[in-house]
Amino acid sequence: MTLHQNFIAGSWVDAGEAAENINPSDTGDVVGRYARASREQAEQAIAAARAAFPAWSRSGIQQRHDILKKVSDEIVARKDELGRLLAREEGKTLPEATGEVLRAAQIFDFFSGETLRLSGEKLPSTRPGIDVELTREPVGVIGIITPWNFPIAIPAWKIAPALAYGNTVVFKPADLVPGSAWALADIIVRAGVPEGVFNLVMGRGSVVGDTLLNSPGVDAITFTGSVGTGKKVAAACVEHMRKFQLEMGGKNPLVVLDDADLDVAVDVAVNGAFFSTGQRCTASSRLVVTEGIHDRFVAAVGERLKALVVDDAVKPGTHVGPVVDQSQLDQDMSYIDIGKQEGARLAFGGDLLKRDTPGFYLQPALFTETTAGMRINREEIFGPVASVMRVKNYDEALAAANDTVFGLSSGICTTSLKHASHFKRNAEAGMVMVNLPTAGVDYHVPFGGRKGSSFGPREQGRYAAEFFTTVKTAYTLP
Ligand SMILES: NC(=O)C1=CN([C@@H]2O[C@H](COP(=O)(O)OP(=O)(O)OC[C@H]3O[C@@H](n4cnc5c(N)ncnc54)[C@H](OP(=O)(O)O)[C@@H]3O)[C@@H](O)[C@H]2O)C=CC1
Ligand SMILES: O=C(O)CCC(=O)C(=O)O
Repeated sequence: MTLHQNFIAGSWVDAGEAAENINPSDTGDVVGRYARASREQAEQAIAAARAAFPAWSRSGIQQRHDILKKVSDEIVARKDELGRLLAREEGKTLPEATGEVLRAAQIFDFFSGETLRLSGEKLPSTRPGIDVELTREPVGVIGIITPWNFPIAIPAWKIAPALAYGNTVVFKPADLVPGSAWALADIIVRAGVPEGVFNLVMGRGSVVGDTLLNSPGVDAITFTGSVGTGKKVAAACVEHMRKFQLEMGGKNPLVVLDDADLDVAVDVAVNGAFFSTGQRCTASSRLVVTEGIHDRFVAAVGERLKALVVDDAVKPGTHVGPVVDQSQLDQDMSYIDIGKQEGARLAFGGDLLKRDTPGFYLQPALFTETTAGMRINREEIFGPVASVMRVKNYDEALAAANDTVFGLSSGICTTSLKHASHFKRNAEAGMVMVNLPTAGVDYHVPFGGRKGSSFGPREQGRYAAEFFTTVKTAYTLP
């Protein structure tokens, strides 16, 4: 089987080690073989990115625009093939995977446009006769570390702005899903990035990731992944006095009020909690439901869950694909046990399922009669497991929604303008959804959270400039 190589300093290079990329819908299906970079190779990539930075940071905006646009166009042209690759390696369904691929294309398209909209400010000085100018400059070498659950969209929303604003890149994708990352890298390379501007270093977090964290050659790190790794990134970046941006976990609440449209609430809850196998940091893992609608809501969600088809990610008609791997499945099963031991009622699902192919199939699980202190309501599970918490009224619901160390996304289903408006103002989250799932966001507006979910400037949209550029204030006495 062909070895997919790393791309360092303008060349595709082998590595001593390689890993097999396994399809979670069919563990007999090897998606491909992918190189695992050594520490030395990661250092070479960083050195190449440093060497390329001066010229790239001064490159013309037309050149950057054209490269990013070309990347977007090729992704669109190959959306079906790339969607299939993503579904095979990560396990989200084909429509979800193709949607993610298109989103990556839209992100590259958006940032190709942003290269033409770079602007500064000219201001009067408090001292007569002096001009003050504010300009944005690229930061330097950006280390990009990404998780497995969005194998092309998250890399896209970090790589596209990094390149658009004139930075050079060392990209380390998740070891579990290198396929989409490699395909994206191949497209970027063929779009014509100059040598050293973009480097792909697939490999282990403990090797490649750790090298990025500890190398003085990296000027900034943008990271998405678990809280535990995020803390390591933060500590290393403080040590090196460099810029960093963290997107981490969530324990996102969806509040359902008595006055909600029941059909809307059920759609929103099932989509937010279980689609993409619940493997989204924006997943609605806590369903906070007022008592007047509670029983009808639970019954209707149960009916909807019965109708969900859990099967091979690429099979037509599948609603929920497999869990990504054995270790995540073990984690999901262990939380299902914890929930039972804590006294929650497993109202639906939670069983391992057998399908035509050997895969990590888990029936979506719904707990009811849960309380705020239970671990299943406090810790991120990152699988198709959600819990319902019964509350008396809106005030209790809001308090329960905010009772978490996380603050990524928060949702409410209601027909009351008063409650919707109050919730939008008072939810302690970076993103608030009214009658919409907590997951599934636009690509042209800021993405990110508060509290333990995120650190640093927002990602995506024009706000990406806050992280990927640094402001210079220039004073001139003409
Ligand atoms: N807020 C957000 O936007 C999102 C948050 N997440 C969160 O990510 C988690 C799941 O992703 P997962 O990939 O398991 O998270 P991890 O934190 O384990 O991994 C994320 C990335 O960090 C790398 N890494 C691991 N250890 C180190 C290290 N010591 N130094 C540097 N890099 C390292 C990983 O490499 P390797 O591949 O070798 O493990 C991977 O590329 C969930 O908790 C989820 O909530 C996920 C998506 C979005
Ligand atoms: O909600 C989304 O569309 C994607 C957000 C994300 O990165 C995640 O949920 O892991």
